[in-house]
Amino acid sequence: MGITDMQEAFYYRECAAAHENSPLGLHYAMFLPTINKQATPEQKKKWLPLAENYKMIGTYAQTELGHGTFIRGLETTATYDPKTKEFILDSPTLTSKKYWPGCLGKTSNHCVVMAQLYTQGKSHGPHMFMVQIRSMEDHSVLPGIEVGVIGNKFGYGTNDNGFLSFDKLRIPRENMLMRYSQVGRIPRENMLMRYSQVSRIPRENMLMRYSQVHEDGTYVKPQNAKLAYGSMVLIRSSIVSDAARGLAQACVISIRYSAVRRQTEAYPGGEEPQILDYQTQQYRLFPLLASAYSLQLAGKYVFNTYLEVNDQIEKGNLESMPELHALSAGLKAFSTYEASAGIEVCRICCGGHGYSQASGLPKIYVDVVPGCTYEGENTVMMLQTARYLMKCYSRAKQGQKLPGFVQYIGQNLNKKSCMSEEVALGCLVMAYEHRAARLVEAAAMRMQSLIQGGKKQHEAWNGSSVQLFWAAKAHCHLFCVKNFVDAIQAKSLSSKTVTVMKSVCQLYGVHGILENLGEFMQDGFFSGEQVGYLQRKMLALFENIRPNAVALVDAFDYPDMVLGSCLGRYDGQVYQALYDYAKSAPMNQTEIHSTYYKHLKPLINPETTSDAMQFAKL
Ligand SMILES: CC/C=C\C/C=C\C/C=C\C/C=C\CCCCC(=O)SCCNC(=O)CCNC(=O)[C@H](O)C(C)(C)COP(=O)(O)OP(=O)(O)OC[C@H]1O[C@@H](n2cnc3c(N)ncnc32)[C@H](O)[C@@H]1OP(=O)(O)O
Ligand SMILES: Cc1cc2nc3c(=O)[nH]c(=O)nc-3n(C[C@H](O)[C@H](O)[C@H](O)COP(=O)(O)OP(=O)(O)OC[C@H]3O[C@@H](n4cnc5c(N)ncnc54)[C@H](O)[C@@H]3O)c2cc1C
Repeated sequence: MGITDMQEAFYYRECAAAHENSPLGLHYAMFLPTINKQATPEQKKKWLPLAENYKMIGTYAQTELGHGTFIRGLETTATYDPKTKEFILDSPTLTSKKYWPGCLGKTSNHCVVMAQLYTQGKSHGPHMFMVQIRSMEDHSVLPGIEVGVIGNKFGYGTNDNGFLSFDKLRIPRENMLMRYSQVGRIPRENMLMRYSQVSRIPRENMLMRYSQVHEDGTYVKPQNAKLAYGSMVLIRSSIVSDAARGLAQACVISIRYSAVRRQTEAYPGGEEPQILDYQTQQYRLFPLLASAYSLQLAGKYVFNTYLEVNDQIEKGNLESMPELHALSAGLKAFSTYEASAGIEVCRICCGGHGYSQASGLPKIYVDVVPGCTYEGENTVMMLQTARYLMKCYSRAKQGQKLPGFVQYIGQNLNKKSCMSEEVALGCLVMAYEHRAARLVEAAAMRMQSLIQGGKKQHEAWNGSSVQLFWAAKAHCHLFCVKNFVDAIQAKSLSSKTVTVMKSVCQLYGVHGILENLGEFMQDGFFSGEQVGYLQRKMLALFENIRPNAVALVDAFDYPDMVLGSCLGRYDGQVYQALYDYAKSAPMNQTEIHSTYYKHLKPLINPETTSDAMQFAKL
């Protein structure tokens, strides 16, 4: 294709086969990026041409039967043998078998494997290794390897998620993935000096950057062990836009359909209105439309932040790693939760036709919803963000200045909302900042009281984790609202566009408060009167957005081919499309289905069962 931008390439492939989940998905999304980000220049020189030209087709094999979340608990081992200068990969237990990696069962002939590194009798934690699993000549499985598919899943039918295990498989030492120094272009001798305190080894064998194993098995630990988690941070930063895309497409389908569908006379003898004119339909769909816009903006922000921070990491500056981890983990969870729930509401809003594959909605749902699980189970990811917020809170209490998006933490909470009938965007942001700051403080206070009451750190953590989850969710929600407001206020949009988009942004903020009212009212921040302002504003915004609703979904500019929906067609010819879809169903290619003779005829006409038996023998 010649497209160099990863996300653009991903979207181009999505256009060609929307939500089909390509059997090469992991090759593009994780195998290639892992080589690019975690391999040395010599390894890249060796592997990239093969991988980019589909000689090597790979996946990212990390999760095991017994462990997915807890990477440090993975059981696959890679033990260094200094005599042969090889790693011995082994799956010592049933639960150590790799299980779930996409494109693993039948497609890939290589994979990058996360395994516990052992050298000189010591464990050094999870590291990545390049492993060939099938012949590049005839695709046969190589000795010492068991591989296959895991069977039917909730969705992802076109992806051969698989299992994989090793029986003391030997791979060359050069197959441990490690990138050369991240300190930029320092002279080679400095690079050697920087890492090799034990012995100088030829540069081509120097396994630099994050960590290395010398020929004698000496291990040099990385600058930060989590650098090996880099591919996951990349995908988490990409999933936000992916979730936004799924929700936006579901909004296009359901809102266009709601403009075509007419149902129930508005008054005796009256015309049946468009269902989009029902306030309840607007209440369910318009906030999702606003959320789709908000998540698209959030997705752009987090991916750009990933690119900036990753550029710094390449230069050896790891300072922003914690903030990127907290942002990408939290937004990945927040966006996939919001998109999955929203796509399901869009489906339900389309009535019976929403339940048909012809609507395109089930396919979008089963493609987006696993994003709540893969690349870091959402609750676990939110708790990772909460871990960062707790650190920020204690720094704020020590009077330290906080970076970027967490400056609201530790603010004075003895204030009331400025909300008026107008519902200014600034008052909305202030409300979300207050809610998040209050929940962060409440979680920190809970932790503190449990520890003061004698609980150990891990007991206090678990005993506060619900409040920690609430705090992280509120932090992500604040991010999305403020990022949306900043975009509206910063954009040099035409006055008409600003007016329309300001209503959409206001609705996102207002609806979020009304749907989480307890968290906003618990400390009296809002008065009952101010809640009334918000409720009236929400209903007014529905009326305000209604005339532009179809234009707002058209603006996403998804072609019919990508939507794959009879309900969301640009030309609105829904019923003809549904009928044509039904007529084309395989079961309609014969008037009487073959199962009639074997199963129905003996019931309906038992006297002619012999005919049925004859047919059954056909
Ligand atoms: C560009 C691509 C283009 C398009 C793609 C678009 C969209 C994507 C669409 C589809 C997706 C395609 C394929 C996806 C298929 C799915 C693939 C997978 O699922 S791969 C497997 C994923 N598995 C996971 O994500 C496992 C989750 N678990 C973890 O990450 C870790 O175990 C943990 C939960 C973070 C815990 O780690 P650990 O126990 O080691 O660390 P601690 O909790 O003790 O914390 C210690 C310390 O480390 C910091 N930290 C943790 N992780 C990171 C990190 N990644 N980066 C930076 N720092 C990290 C943590 O904050 C702590 O810091 P401290 O508080 O001590 O300062
Ligand atoms: C469609 C799909 C594709 C996938 N593709 C890949 C792939 O290509 N490569 C790969 O390596 N993996 C892949 N995976 C696996 C995926 O990464 C894991 O399923 C995911 O990391 C979750 O881990 P788990 O399944 O072990 O769940 P668990 O961690 O067992 O989660 C189960 C429950 O336990 C809770 N829990 C776990 N730990 C904690 C904690 N510390 N605190 C609080 N609660 C906790 C979770 O919140 C969750 O509710 C894929 C999974 C799916 C569904």
